[in-house]
Amino acid sequence: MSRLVVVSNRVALPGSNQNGGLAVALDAALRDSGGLWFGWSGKVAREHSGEVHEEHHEGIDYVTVDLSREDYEGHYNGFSNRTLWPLLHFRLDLVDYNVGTQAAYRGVNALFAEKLAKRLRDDDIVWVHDYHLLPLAQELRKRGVRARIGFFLHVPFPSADIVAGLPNHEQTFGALVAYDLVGFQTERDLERFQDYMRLFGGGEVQGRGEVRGQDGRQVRADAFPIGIDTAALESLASRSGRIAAIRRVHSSLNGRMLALGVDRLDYSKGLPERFRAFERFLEKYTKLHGSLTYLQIAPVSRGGVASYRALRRELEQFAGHINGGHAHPDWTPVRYVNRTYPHATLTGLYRLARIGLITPLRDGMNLVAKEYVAAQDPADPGALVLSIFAGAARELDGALLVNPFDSDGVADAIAAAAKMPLEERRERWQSMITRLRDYDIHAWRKDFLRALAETQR
Ligand SMILES: O=P(O)(O)OC[C@H]1O[C@H](O[C@H]2O[C@H](CO)[C@@H](O)[C@H](O)[C@H]2O)[C@H](O)[C@@H](O)[C@@H]1O
Ligand SMILES: O=c1ccn([C@@H]2O[C@H](COP(=O)(O)OP(=O)(O)O)[C@@H](O)[C@H]2O)c(=O)[nH]1
Repeated sequence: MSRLVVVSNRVALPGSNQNGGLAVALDAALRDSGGLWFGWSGKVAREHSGEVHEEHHEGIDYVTVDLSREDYEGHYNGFSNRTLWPLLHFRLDLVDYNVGTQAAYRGVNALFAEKLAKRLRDDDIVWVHDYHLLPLAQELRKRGVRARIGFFLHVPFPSADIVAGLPNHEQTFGALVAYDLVGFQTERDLERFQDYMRLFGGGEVQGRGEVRGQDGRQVRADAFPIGIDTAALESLASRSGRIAAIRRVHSSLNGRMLALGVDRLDYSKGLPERFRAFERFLEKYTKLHGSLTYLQIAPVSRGGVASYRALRRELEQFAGHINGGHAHPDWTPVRYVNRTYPHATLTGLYRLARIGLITPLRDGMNLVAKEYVAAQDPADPGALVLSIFAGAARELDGALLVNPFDSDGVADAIAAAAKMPLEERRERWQSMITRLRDYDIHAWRKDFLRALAETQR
């Protein structure tokens, strides 16, 4: 049987506490099959990039590489998170392009390829993840790697004209044709990729998911919406009432309903817009005052990038402003927390929450939305308020779908969720949990790897 080799910038090393969807999902996928996980060690070395660390744990070999301060700044904080991340989330206004960081990005991809190529066998199945590693297959092929290589993009693929706004976009996005299979979260992402290849990438679209690159190389493309480990989360959530921290939160609510948001502190998650909508809810629905508390969990993310630091300052002020305007001595409408929690605690919080409030401006998938549904008590499930711009909105048809830019619409949806009768909550939840049970993280992995194995060579 072929060995699975997963490559991603972020690796969930044994014992580490991860709060990004990619690491959480790949950890679940690799636990199933075993294999090799290759990527950045998370360490910034004093001098040079390239020191390799190896460890083995429960059937998985972890091989990770240190990056120098310069490469960490140029590759991760720079081209990946100041250029590609905003571009891929439709935020051309925030794109900070720089030839130096682009060179660092290319250099780190070449370094990863150099370290990985010598560990690969021809019958390995290599699965590369996300925007940090778009040109990795091209670099591996240059080094003679003949194994099948697939790529999965966890974030959205934006409209073609946005991608074309990036200087030298062909170098980065044209490199995708070196893969055998390219996977996207949704059908819309696939369509936009095809548009880009046809209009600006010098490619030809020969049918749905059949793209020929400028150099004549053929690549398959398809949509594979990422799932969660539904059964494991359902079971974790059903036991969460015993956790002391969850019992404390429960009693602190004093019988009030809980609305919950859980998001990395990232501008793509629409947090200021969500705070504004919650303020609108307080202004419009005064009769509901005192009956609902909004808890926002927002672990700090990418603090090396200025726009993330500015967002943190803005939210601190905003939370204070809302509470200053609406709190009573015995009720604080917003609780704002910057810590990271393990899944055992999060599932307990999801289950306590009558409302899941998830309103990103753009999101590849949003696993939190799926986790919220999986964690509900089937006898008394909560209601999900979800942005139409999250990839998860395609599957979670029982949610109250909202436009996150429309603060009145979101405020109305919060009120509707708070008042929703039990029967309606059950009906909506049933259709969502059925989908999450049918197409979970294991089905996603099998689906992608089957499609990769079937690619023509
Ligand atoms: O590694 P970080 O810079 O700390 O960021 C965390 C991860 O954020 C992004 O996650 C995406 O993947 C999720 C799973 O497919 C998806 O649900 C979500 O919509 C995406 O935003 C990023 O794409 C990962 O590379 C990061 O590791
Ligand atoms: O305190 C936290 C906050 C988030 N997460 C996890 O981080 C992931 C976030 O994934 P999502 O797709 O929602 O967004 P991303 O952060 O990847 O953009 C989910 O599995 C969350 O359960 C976590 O474990 N602890």
